Amino acid sequence: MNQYQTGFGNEFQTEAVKGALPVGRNSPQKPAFGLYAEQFSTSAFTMARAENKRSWFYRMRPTTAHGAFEPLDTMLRVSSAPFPDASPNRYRWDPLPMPEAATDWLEGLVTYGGNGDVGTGAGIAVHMYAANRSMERRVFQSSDGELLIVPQLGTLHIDTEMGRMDVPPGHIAVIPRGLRFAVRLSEPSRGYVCENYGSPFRLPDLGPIGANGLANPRDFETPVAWFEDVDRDFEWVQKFQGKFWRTVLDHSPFDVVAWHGNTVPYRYDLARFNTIGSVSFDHPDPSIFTVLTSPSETAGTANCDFVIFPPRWMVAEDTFRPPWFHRNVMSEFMGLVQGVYDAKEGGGFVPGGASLHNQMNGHGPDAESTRRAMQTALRPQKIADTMAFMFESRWVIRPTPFALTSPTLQDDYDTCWKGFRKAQLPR
Ligand SMILES: O=C(O)Cc1cc(O)ccc1O
Ligand SMILES: [Fe+2]
Repeated sequence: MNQYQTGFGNEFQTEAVKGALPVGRNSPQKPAFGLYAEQFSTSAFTMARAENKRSWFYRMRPTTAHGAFEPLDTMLRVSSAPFPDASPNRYRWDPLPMPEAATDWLEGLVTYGGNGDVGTGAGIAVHMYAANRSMERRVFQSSDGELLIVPQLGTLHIDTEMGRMDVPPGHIAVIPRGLRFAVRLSEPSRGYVCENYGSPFRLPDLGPIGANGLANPRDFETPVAWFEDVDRDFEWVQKFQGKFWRTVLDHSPFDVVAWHGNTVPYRYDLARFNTIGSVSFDHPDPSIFTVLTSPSETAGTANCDFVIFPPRWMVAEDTFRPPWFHRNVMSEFMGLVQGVYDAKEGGGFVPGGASLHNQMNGHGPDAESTRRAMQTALRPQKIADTMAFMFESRWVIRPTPFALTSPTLQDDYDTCWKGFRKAQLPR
């Protein structure tokens, strides 16, 4: 059983061996037991205090103890922004099939689209994975972005330099930019990843909602320090400016015996989300369901919002209750962890599937959901057993060639909006 510390953005501290964590200073002349102190910064040193992020590791060997990286001649299907081709079309995909060959999490990861540029540190990439074996003596880091992982099938056991996390479907995990980790599986697993090149995810401000609600800070869980003292070869793969590199270490990189700081991996159980909605009329904007936000440099306009559509009561009177028809300056990539999404009751958006609705292009409830929503008696209704989510970004999400040629791409998505009866105006 892994152990966790709770809170969001805290100054955590943890030691796997008593006495390993220095008291009252970060970098003593000789840390205990011959450990090496190392700072891990995911914000500039000079970032405003409220957004300053760094942790201190006390490890058996410094990270520097390795040879040169070599370009990894790779079958990996992960690509990085800038992506060349934008499209105004609406797209929807069936789930990735489970691989037949042995495939670890990294080998099973494939990019669907993205925006911005890894070089300037703006935008996101959206990946999905389907995998069936653990990463064995192989670790990965993305120097290009923070990773928000949304499992859909199969619990991920994520070993990181800062500790270990179990992440079942219904939870999410966030791995800081540059942190090394390995994903172990206990069953075939599938899910979604948002690679965030921009500012780290944080909790949204709550404004008039007040001091509590949505994702509450104390429900976020960060692992305690954990290490392994293993002197065997480990392959270390990193993505750096969109390209893969590898080197081989003669020891486990998971050798951090103690650490403290506020840039950390964490997990969160989406069932803890305090969902707030209309108790009078009208369907609120989905920003009210924001779990985490990565702001861009334009206030109120996110590099990426992570938004969920969890189980909830619908009580609004005289209201078209599903998501309304809309055209949005922000671009929307959606996934489904479980159940049915209330804008797509006509079918076709299934758990493990995905959809993309880009800037200013019309989307919303399919014809079947519209018909039902207009006819139903508006009693209080529980939307149960469901968990859709959205990565919403200020920049157009450009689909990759993989996404546009994948057999999982549905060629009839537009038809879900066919057959609306024309309004009948008075003569
Ligand atoms: O397009 C979608 O399904 C996501 C969405 C949901 C909602 O309730 C309101 C707006 C919106 O973009
Ligand atoms: Fe939308």
